[in-house]
Amino acid sequence: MEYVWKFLGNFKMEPKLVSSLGIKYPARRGHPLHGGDIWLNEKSADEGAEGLWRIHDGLYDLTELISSHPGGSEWIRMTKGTDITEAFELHHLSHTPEQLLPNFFKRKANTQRNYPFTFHDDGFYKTLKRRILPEIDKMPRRYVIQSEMIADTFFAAYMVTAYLAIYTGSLSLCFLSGVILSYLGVIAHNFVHQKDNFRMYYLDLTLLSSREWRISHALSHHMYTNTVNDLEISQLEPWFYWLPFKKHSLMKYIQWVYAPIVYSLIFYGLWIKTLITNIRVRGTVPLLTFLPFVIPIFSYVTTDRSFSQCMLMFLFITLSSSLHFGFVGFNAAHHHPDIFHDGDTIRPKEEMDFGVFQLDTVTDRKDINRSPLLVLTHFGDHALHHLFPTIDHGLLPFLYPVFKETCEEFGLEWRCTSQMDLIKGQFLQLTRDINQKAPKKLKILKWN
Ligand code: HEM
Repeated sequence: MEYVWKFLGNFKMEPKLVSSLGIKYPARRGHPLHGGDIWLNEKSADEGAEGLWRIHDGLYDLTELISSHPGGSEWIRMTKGTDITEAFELHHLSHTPEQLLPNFFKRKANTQRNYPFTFHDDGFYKTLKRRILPEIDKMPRRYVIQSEMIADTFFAAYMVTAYLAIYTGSLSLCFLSGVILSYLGVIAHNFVHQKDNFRMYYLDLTLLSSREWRISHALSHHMYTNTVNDLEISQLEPWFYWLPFKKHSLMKYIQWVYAPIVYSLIFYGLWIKTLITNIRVRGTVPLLTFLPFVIPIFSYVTTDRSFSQCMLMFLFITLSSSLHFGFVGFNAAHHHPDIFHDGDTIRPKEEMDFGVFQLDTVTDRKDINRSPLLVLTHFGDHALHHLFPTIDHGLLPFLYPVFKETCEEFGLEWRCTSQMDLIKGQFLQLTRDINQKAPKKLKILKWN
């Protein structure tokens, strides 16, 4: 095992990318096993939290909060030793967490933050957050229940179709079941962001891990979108290079050719990687790792199919699921030549409001945003979701009036295109060099 680890560690497969935002290049970013836990360890080395929790320029000891945190203990436990400024600001809408914070204060940090993002009270993000709080309180809970019912229906549909697919040996049923499983994974993502709840574990049925997603998706991708510190970009290298740099033309276009093959294998690759890092870094393998195999094992016990037949059919289901999930996920919101990617020309320091940065890194799709089912199954209403990840997707459409009004006031563009344009844009982004064009200037800079 030691040998394999060292052998894999010798591969440095990434070009030397430089963050135009000034974010430190994660030392082990190109390591083939670079994932959630290694990423968190790197953050503790780079962010001056001195073994505590850093929020802005203060260091806090949250040890006592671990067991009583209303959002769940895991969020606090796993972020020990890191800068949680963005996570803290994004995950809470009420003022209670801010009011509690001084109780945990230890001392001031000795270093500058590794991230240029600001959260000024009269900046775009905090202004919008203040304005949406009363809106949330007014919204009927039935829209949250609607999301929960959609999730449970997809769960039941997956269980039934997967069992029938294995029982009948039908490849078309396997494909159908795989697509339902992929949608179940996307739906579960809504719940992964919220306080601990059982629906977040629907994601584990896909071979992806809800714990790993809380790191790679909620804490990395949502906070540092399209930067060198976005695990959803770095984990797909060297297969896909969305970050811009001077690429050889063969490298540019070959990514288009093998894309479907890589999509199909993502679930397996990430499952194996998480298993190895669990053994290696955390020294424990959670039982949830094996949750997906409930289906083939149950089918083996209750039908006359052999174990290898059950596993083979399960392989078809997960292969088609991974292909579909890759296609939906990568074409959802973040990759298009018009979207900011680390390396491109950045905004001036005074425009580095976190919410402004989020809008620079996302584009919505009008054909997806029009239905609650499409939103929940295709990462819809994505700009609002990035700004307020704990708000249920069922409630996001109600925030548009106040969101659009605030964007207009700040001179900010909310981009919304079609699904087809984003698919084309995603493939073009893989071939793109650095963009020197400065982003459109903001209208008001209240926070200066
Ligand atoms: C890594 C940092 C943190 C993350 C990712 C996080 C995440 C969350 C999540 C997901 C929720 C549930 C939100 C919802 O369902 O609406 C929550 C609630 C809450 N968290 Fe945290 N949290 C973090 C740090 C903290 C800290 C440092 C405090 C206190 C000083 C705190 C206090 C609270 C409180 C009081 C709630 C209840 C809801 C509210 O009043 O807003 N959290 N948190």
